[in-house]
Amino acid sequence: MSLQSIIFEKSDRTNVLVQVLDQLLLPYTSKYVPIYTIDDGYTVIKNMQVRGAPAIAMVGALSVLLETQLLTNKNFTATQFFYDVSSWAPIRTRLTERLEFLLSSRPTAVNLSNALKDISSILHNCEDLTSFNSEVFDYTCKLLDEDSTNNKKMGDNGAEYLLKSLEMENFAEDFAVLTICNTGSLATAGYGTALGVIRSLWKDSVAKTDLSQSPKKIKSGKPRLAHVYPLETRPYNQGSRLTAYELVHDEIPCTLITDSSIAYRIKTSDVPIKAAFVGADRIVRNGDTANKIGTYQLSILCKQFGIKFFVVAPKTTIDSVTETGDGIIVEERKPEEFKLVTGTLIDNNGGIMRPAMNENNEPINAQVGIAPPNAQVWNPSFDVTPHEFIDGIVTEEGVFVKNSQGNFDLQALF
Ligand SMILES: CSC[C@H](O)[C@H](O)C(=O)COP(=O)(O)O
Repeated sequence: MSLQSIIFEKSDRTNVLVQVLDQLLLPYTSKYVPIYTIDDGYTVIKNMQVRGAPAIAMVGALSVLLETQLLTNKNFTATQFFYDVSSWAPIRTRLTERLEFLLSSRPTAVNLSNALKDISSILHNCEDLTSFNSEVFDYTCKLLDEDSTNNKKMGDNGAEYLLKSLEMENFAEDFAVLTICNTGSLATAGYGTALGVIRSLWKDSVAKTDLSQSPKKIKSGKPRLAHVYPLETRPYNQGSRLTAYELVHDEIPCTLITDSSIAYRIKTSDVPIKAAFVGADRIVRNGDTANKIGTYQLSILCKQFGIKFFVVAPKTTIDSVTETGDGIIVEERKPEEFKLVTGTLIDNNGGIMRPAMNENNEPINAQVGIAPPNAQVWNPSFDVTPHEFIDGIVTEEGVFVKNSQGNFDLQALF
């Protein structure tokens, strides 16, 4: 069973329950946090307890649904003073402010902004709280369902595209791929974006493997994914805590590497590295892409070594307004997230790494300092990869490549 970042219990549409997996505690602790209000949504998004552009948008939208659900509850409204519930007009005004507040939680990923724009227009067109609540319920259900379906399409589109290009080059061997950022089930409604392509490639690889032979052989003399190199990547080493965790969970052969060893790994890998698949937080009109810090340097190294570099993202990650990457606001994280490492205390007994437990048998979390406390730091969460370095943009609609002038035409996605 795949990992689940959002639990959305919706069998009773008037009594929806939502919990999100606290990704800051992974990989040693799986703990779900309940969401009841927009403040709860804001907090888990801002603190990075929920991560990944699609998951952030879904949790944001769900938090609006939950707050609206509370407003339909007479016991709740009778004991609060935050909303003036005497009529729809003041509720609508307050909700408009609340959407703006929620949007300020994370600025770079466009999915949250796209979802809140949709909710804002629902709000604008609704005549009462009950119909708003009901429409936001339908909207969030659709958002989650479509994300999951589109990820599978994207995964298969990307895998098919790479395998065909390799066949066209007459490459018929095992290969490896690189990946950066958190793009799997934890970052989405399931399956993932860049990690979704890797999942589809791995499914294809298993189908091409003759399991009856030892060592296992390729059945068909065709290219086959044999290994994945996820990068460890900040903030909070999301590649090691989340991406490697998902790959290990799904038993996809992988080796975690530091972001500073990309070039040397490409040069020395026994299995040739043929592609890099990365996610996106915002793709602007010319194809420039904001994604996890380190993506830009990965793209430059891929170009240097002749490795194909693909961005994988759903249409919800498209910013159809901003023209180029220069218009993207890149979020900076707090210096403490750089100067301190937070994680589970490990009882490293004889090389067996187990979490140290407290008196309630729960893993103990700890922080250690890894930089002078007064050192100045620069800690951007993302960077922007210029479209020149991107070979293809993989979406649920297909794989977009550049024309002979080196430009993407993404009109079909706007
Ligand atoms: C799933 S698409 C890519 C991601 O949204 C992104 O770059 C990523 O790695 C996760 O971002 P995060 O900053 O951890 O929320």
